[in-house]
Amino acid sequence: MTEKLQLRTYAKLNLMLRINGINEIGYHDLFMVNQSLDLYDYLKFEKNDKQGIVLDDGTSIDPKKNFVYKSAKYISDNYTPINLNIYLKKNIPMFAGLGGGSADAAATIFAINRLYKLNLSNKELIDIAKNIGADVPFCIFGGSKIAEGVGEKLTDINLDSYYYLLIKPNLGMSTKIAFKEYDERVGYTNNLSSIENIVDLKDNKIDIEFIKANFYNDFEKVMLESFSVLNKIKTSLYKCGADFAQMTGSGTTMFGIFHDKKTRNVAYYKLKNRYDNVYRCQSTDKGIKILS
Ligand SMILES: C[C@](O)(CO)[C@H](O)COP(=O)(O)OP(=O)(O)OC[C@H]1O[C@@H](n2ccc(N)nc2=O)[C@H](O)[C@@H]1O
Ligand SMILES: Nc1ncnc2c1ncn2[C@@H]1O[C@H](COP(=O)(O)OP(=O)(O)OP(=O)(O)O)[C@@H](O)[C@H]1O
Repeated sequence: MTEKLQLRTYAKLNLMLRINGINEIGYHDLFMVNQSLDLYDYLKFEKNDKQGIVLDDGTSIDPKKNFVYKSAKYISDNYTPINLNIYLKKNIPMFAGLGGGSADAAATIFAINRLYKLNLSNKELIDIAKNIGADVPFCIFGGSKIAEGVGEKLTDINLDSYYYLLIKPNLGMSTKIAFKEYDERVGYTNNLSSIENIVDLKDNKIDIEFIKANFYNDFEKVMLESFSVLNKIKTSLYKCGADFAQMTGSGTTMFGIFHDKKTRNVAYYKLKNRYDNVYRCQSTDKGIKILS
């Protein structure tokens, strides 16, 4: 029986994010096009001798509030007692719109399913995941997907692979506050013409021209108004040859898409000393990679 598992869990990027409205439990109904990127956190899981869930995460997060702990505790309370030592090494920046906490939760659910041979169906995995956070279902499966509802309705799409440059200024944004700001400052238009466009997504290959013509992030306008550095980053990405530049999630990371690696790398060397936290990465077709 496997007693140990080491994983990489990948960041999520929102290529498109539309806020449709608020549902009956106060959560926002969303339409997202998500892509996994090869920027990752590392997790190691090892069974212990009835010591419960022991987390070593090297972060400032209260251990009991860490999504890793919360996920393991949820399964321990609802399925089977969990006795695991868990080590987490974070690389994905926090409060960045890159779903780092969700990726860690996804890795934990995935690992426990394997280590404890729970044989959970995809639906059961999603049901557990959505209890922990809106991005956790996507992060379990990853790749290129439409995520709808709160984030639990997933549909595969055919999206080209690209090179990315991520720039995360030293300002974080809480998802909860970002939704509040959006509600107060923008509200809802339910733009039906864009919904029709998006329906095509499920059947067609999405290329950079489609992205340029159709994709946006509803949070972006609000954040660009609040933080002028985000505008500067966006302009810099375009000046350095990005085919498309936008904010991911509720911010504050801005991303540039490049069709070739060389242009992306030249942009990296130009911008890495101008801005804080500049990352090079590319699309990946899964959410989690087993190392051993
Ligand atoms: C904005 C996105 O990052 C886009 O990928 C996600 O939808 C947010 O996902 P997440 O970080 O996993 O969010 P959660 O931890 O579930 O929620 C944080 C807070 O954001 C608000 N929230 C989140 C998701 C959603 N669809 N509607 C919301 O109103 C809620 O106030 C919630 O308390
Ligand atoms: N393992 C974890 N990694 C990062 N944040 C965590 C983790 N566990 C709990 N959290 C909490 O989650 C919040 C930040 O999450 P995260 O870094 O995923 O934000 P984000 O990048 O803005 O994500 P999203 O795009 O999903 O909004 C903080 O309140 C933090 O305390």
